[in-house]
Amino acid sequence: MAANGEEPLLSVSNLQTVFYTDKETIYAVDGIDFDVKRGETVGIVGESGSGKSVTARSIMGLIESPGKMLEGSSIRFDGQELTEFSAEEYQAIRGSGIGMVSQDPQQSLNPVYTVGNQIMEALEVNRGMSGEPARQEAIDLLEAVAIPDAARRLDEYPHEFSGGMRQRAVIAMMLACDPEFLICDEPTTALDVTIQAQILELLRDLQAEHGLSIIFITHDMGVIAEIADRVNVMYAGEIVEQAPVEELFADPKHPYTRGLLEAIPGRTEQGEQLRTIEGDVPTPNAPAEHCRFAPRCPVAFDACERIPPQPVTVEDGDEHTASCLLYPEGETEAERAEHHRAAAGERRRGRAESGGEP
Ligand SMILES: Nc1ncnc2c1ncn2[C@@H]1O[C@H](COP(=O)(O)OP(=O)(O)OP(=O)(O)O)[C@@H](O)[C@H]1O
Ligand code: NI
Repeated sequence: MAANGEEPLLSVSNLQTVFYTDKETIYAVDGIDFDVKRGETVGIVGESGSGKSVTARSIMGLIESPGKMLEGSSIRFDGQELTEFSAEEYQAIRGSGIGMVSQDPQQSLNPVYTVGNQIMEALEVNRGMSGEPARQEAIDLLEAVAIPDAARRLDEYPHEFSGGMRQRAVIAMMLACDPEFLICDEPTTALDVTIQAQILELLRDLQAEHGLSIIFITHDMGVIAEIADRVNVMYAGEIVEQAPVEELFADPKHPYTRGLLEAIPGRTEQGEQLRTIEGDVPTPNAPAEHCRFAPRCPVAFDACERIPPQPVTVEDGDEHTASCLLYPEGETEAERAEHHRAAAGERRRGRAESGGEP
């Protein structure tokens, strides 16, 4: 529940998305919970392979065999349970309610149609516009995303656009669908730092103007600092820390978050890939029986190898949580271990009741 008592626009709870491969089951997203309130930007940050894109694709209804969302997963959007949607209902909501901008704008733009045709097509499908009014609206949208000389560029093909301009065109196409909600999966990663900053500014402006809610996925803590109101830090399929952005930077609690922050050169520079915590993200191929970060954690102790950490509130209020056996603060190691063991047991029982694994 949002602090002001308003229902969040999106509520993800106990989302478990797995992939069945020949030799194992990959728990790509392993029981995550988070909300997005109306008009806010929630960041999801973590190294490669932590489950960020699978989270986005789960929300968008784009998980295909051998992938599956397990029973007990819930994605509530604007009062509707998306996990119960049919393919057609999902298609409709992808058209009008939820838009996605991915790292590769090629995926969203068709090379054989002009940019204008594609935007006008979206306007026709979603707003019933056609002819000259649709063309004028398409020009307005290209102008809204700061594409110069919009009327002329409307008749160009995607390959005639630079990378940054293509990404803007994709955002314009999303806006043609009038979404309430935008999922941006590393939309600026392939772009140079200046263009990246411009796209971030554009998203902020659009948000202010249209009241958009945004999930913004990135490896880059610098980008998170610029764009997010609240942040989910993901590691190996789990959210290990959640906090308002200022608090995350001022007082990170999880050793993984601390590692990510230490990896930012000068903390403000953008575009740097995080790769300085020694070791790699493990592929989760079984439900968590321990802390998945423990093998790389500088402060891990015995119990971390035996108990799967559960979210603990680490500041006043309930907005900042860390899933780590270092918390609750002020308790002995044995007390903390017991706290997490009990919470993990409760979570397992909850899952069993709702039909999820294990
Ligand atoms: N179709 C698939 N089949 C099998 N495993 C998959 C599939 N898609 C994703 N995975 C696995 O799920 C895990 C999470 O992948 P995901 O793409 O969500 O990571 P990510 O955090 O988005 O990483 P990146 O920053 O590299 O984009 C990885 O271990 C990945 O190998
Ligand atoms: Ni990804």
